[in-house]
Amino acid sequence: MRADAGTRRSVPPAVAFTFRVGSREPRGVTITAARMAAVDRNAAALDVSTKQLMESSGHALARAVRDVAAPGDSVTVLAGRGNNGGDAFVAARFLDGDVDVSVRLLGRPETITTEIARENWAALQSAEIDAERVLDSKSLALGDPDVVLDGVLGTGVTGAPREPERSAIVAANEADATVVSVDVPSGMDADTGEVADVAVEADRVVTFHDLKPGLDGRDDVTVADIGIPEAAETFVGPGDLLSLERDPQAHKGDFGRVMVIGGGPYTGAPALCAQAALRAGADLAYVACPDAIADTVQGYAEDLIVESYEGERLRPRDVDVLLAAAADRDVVVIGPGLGGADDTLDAVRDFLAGYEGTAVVDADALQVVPDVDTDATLVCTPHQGELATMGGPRVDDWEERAALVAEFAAELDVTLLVKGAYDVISDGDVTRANRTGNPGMTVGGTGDVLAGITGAMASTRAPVQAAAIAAYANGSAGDAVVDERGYGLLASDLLGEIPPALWGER
Ligand SMILES: NC(=O)C1=CN([C@@H]2O[C@H](COP(=O)(O)OP(=O)(O)OC[C@H]3O[C@@H](n4cnc5c(N)ncnc54)[C@H](O)[C@@H]3O)[C@@H](O)[C@H]2O)[C@H](O)CC1
Ligand SMILES: [K+]
Repeated sequence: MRADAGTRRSVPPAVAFTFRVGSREPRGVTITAARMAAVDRNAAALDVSTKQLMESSGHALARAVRDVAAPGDSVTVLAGRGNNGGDAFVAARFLDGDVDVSVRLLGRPETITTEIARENWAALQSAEIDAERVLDSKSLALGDPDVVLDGVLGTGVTGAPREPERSAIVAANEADATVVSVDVPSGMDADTGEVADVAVEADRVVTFHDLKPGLDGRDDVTVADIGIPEAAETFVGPGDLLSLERDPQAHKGDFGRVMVIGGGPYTGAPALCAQAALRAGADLAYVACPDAIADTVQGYAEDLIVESYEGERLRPRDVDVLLAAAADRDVVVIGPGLGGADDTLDAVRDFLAGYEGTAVVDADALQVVPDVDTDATLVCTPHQGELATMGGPRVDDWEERAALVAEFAAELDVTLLVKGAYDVISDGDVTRANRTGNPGMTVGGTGDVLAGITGAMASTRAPVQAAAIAAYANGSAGDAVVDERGYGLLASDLLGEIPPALWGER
């Protein structure tokens, strides 16, 4: 029953952003390049295309250049082949006519990496704006421009600048000009804020949507609102799934061993939960259950590893064995089908008191959470009735609920995934909402599936991200079933739809 010893995954830190309703102000918080890409993708799913965002970015840049340039001044635009360069092309289009603008593309136009940047390059050609490619460092002699717009490298940079970008950065620094950088000074790593041996020394940086690492505390940085809707951050969306890409070098065990402690009065719940964990990409799923139901649980799916203890339900005397087994697993899901007998709840309390890993807590087990003494990281998945039983808020309006759930999560020091028409996910710091799912999912067992997906996700990422993705995927799976066949779904129908919900939208 023991799984192979594997390397523990490092869990990425929670991304810092807070829940705001209605605010459109740039917030002065820092966003990583990976989170920015996720938000960008979420915006596209909300019908705000990246090309629209690029237009806003270019407009903001042009305004910044006009602030430092007098009419008729010469402005040289240095553009790399990614979207950072694309932003600079748009800026050049806005600036043309007011200033003397000339664009230098670092490479052949055919090698521009994105369609939207290529389209904006073509727009410069069509408008006969002075725009030419430069292929070597010699042709990078910039002359004597008043302003250099640095669109060489942005958040898509990997490693230190290579040629010809490297020479372009040197040329920008050598020019006796005011240098305005697009999004980040080229040569700065937008994920860490680290500066390469060669990097643009900007006089001014116009960064988009939120500060990037390395830019906080600088007084030469402007944050431009580029029209990303608030909903792209608030609501879980397809961008959140981008982090599910797998490294081709991945090993068995890298995606988690999930242990479901469940069953007793019910048999289907732990089986559904563990199967959902597998469908959500966990490498191994174990069910720890009473021996009276072990054969029944195994009968649901041969992929499950069923480990049993004596009797018909969980009791305190079973806890030591479970703790020993849990030490070898990445995540425990505790609750599905356990029932609410007093001695079962005592056992849950004892288990959590002795456990130090990550536990997803669902169903009857939720009752013990408010007064349990534990060092474990808890992700609790109550519906609104269960939340009220835990002492949490009960309000109809989801936005009000979100704010109160965040407070309650902070008070309990847990991550909450509160199920509803709009699920609310919060660890007290980061709060998200999910609107996938449908009324067909009120059928029994869908919560067990959700808990299993959450368990799988929590073995590879921060709890709040895990819960957000799980809520989204569970709801999307339910939507797929209902779209195809109408209401009357079974929770087991969701299982086969979990993989396309997680990996199909790419
Ligand atoms: N939502 C938004 O924030 C928006 C941001 N926009 C801008 O897009 C860039 C990021 O664009 P991306 O295409 O992902 O990457 P870059 O332009 O930064 O660079 C990719 C480009 O550079 C090459 N490259 C990578 N590393 C190196 C290196 N070390 N040396 C040389 N060349 C390198 C790579 O091969 C590509 O060709 C973001 O910063 C914003 O400016 C959009 O406007 C949309 C909205
Ligand atoms: K740049």
